[in-house]
Amino acid sequence: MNHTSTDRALRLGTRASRLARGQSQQVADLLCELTGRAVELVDIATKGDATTAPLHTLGGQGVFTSALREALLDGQIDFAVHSLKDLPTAPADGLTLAAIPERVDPRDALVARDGLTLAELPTGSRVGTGSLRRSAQIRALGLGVELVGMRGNVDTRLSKVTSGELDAVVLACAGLHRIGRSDAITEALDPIAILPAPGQGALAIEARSDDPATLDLLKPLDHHYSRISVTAERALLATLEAGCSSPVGALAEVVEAENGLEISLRGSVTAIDGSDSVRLSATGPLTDAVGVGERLARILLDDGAAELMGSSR
Ligand SMILES: NCc1[nH]cc(CCC(=O)O)c1CC(=O)O
Repeated sequence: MNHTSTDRALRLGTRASRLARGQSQQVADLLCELTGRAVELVDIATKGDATTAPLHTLGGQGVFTSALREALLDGQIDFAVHSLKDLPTAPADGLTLAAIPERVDPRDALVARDGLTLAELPTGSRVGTGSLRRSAQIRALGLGVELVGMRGNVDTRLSKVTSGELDAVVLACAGLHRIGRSDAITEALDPIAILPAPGQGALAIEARSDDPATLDLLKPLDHHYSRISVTAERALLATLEAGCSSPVGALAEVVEAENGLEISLRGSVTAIDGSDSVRLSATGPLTDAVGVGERLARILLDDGAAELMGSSR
């Protein structure tokens, strides 16, 4: 290791929630192990944490990420760890996605009373989610359950099932995994029915473009196939001109094909009331993640995706 004792600790900016601090600490530990550099966590308050209003009503993208990005550009911190699905698709001036670590389970999770699965929930069950994408896709299954809006951190949402206020809540498997609560999952929802948010389960590590020393230190944390997959999903989202709170699902995987590995991308756009949806897929070479995402988005648009998104776009 080529560090010296005079190297100051790297400052990692994080939101202060249990999930954000937990995932930041995991990145800090990994980086410390790989490079020998000390890493210090710096809490940054974000607009998304300061309110419990429904996310899609907050207006604009980046409610969880813009304060971290400002702290980075100001030089208060050296790098930031975001949940990749919360990161707007537009590139940020002066910042670089230094690393996308290996993605964990991208699926949504049902946490229901009595160990129930989605199909086992009786008609009229109250299911909590703050996400238009999740509620739209569940409505489209026609199960007769009642979707109830909610916000708050992962612990708060889980407590609504324990207290009996709701029969079930839908959360990301990744968030539960990262706070050590995978045990609460009663069903990991199959992407055949419920496609996750683009980038779900992945982290984004961002640093200043003019800080090559930090970019170099972060590089070993990058996972090639995870980066390819989320690049395809985000290209789809960007081409649809949709944000992270619109009813767009996407999941890219690197799969074995006849002539070697390829990207397999699935995408969906669902009407908010679940009355209609378009779901399609596309494949392409690993070297063309952006092209695959853009192509699938255009086919979805040809099939009426823009009309389905309506004002939620
Ligand atoms: N929108 C909030 C958010 N942003 C990232 C995660 C955790 C999952 C992930 O890292 O993708 C969550 C919570 C959730 O969706 O349940």
